[in-house]
Amino acid sequence: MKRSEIMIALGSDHAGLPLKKVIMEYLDELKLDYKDYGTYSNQSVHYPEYGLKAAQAVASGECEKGIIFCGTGVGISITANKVKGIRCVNCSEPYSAQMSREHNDANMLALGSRVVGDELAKMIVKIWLETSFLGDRHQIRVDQIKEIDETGEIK
Ligand SMILES: O=C(CO)[C@H](O)[C@H](O)COP(=O)(O)O
Repeated sequence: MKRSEIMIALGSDHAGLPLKKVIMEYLDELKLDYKDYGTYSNQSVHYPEYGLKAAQAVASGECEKGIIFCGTGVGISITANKVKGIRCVNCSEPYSAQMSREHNDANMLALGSRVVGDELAKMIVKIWLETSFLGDRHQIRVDQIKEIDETGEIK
């Protein structure tokens, strides 16, 4: 049964899996719903496949936000940002997490399980989920990003 207002897409490769499990437990504590698009085992896999699945779930509107994991957060965030409509931040501290929501309206968060510890990751997730987009001048800039998504340029 759906418990929360938003559905969060999760995805990881094998390296991101341990931190994804920690964040799944944390989302349970926060009573927030999520869908896990894999991977589900420790077997070595290729992060683009899982970053793409989670990003497509967000871009299609099936999920409102996404949190994805690999060793550094780098490869999986690069992948997610290839999907039209995705603004994914790879984040290892709370300030950028907050700003990515307030200024950039980031709809996906990437975390590196070989970079951030469990408690720091939870702090980043909480502030990222709780912070709203400020709009105003930032809306103009996000609209420019969307225009690049649509046309490849800014008029
Ligand atoms: O961080 C990553 C991509 O940016 C991957 O998780 C990392 O490259 C996987 O490495 P390995 O196959 O050696 O476990």
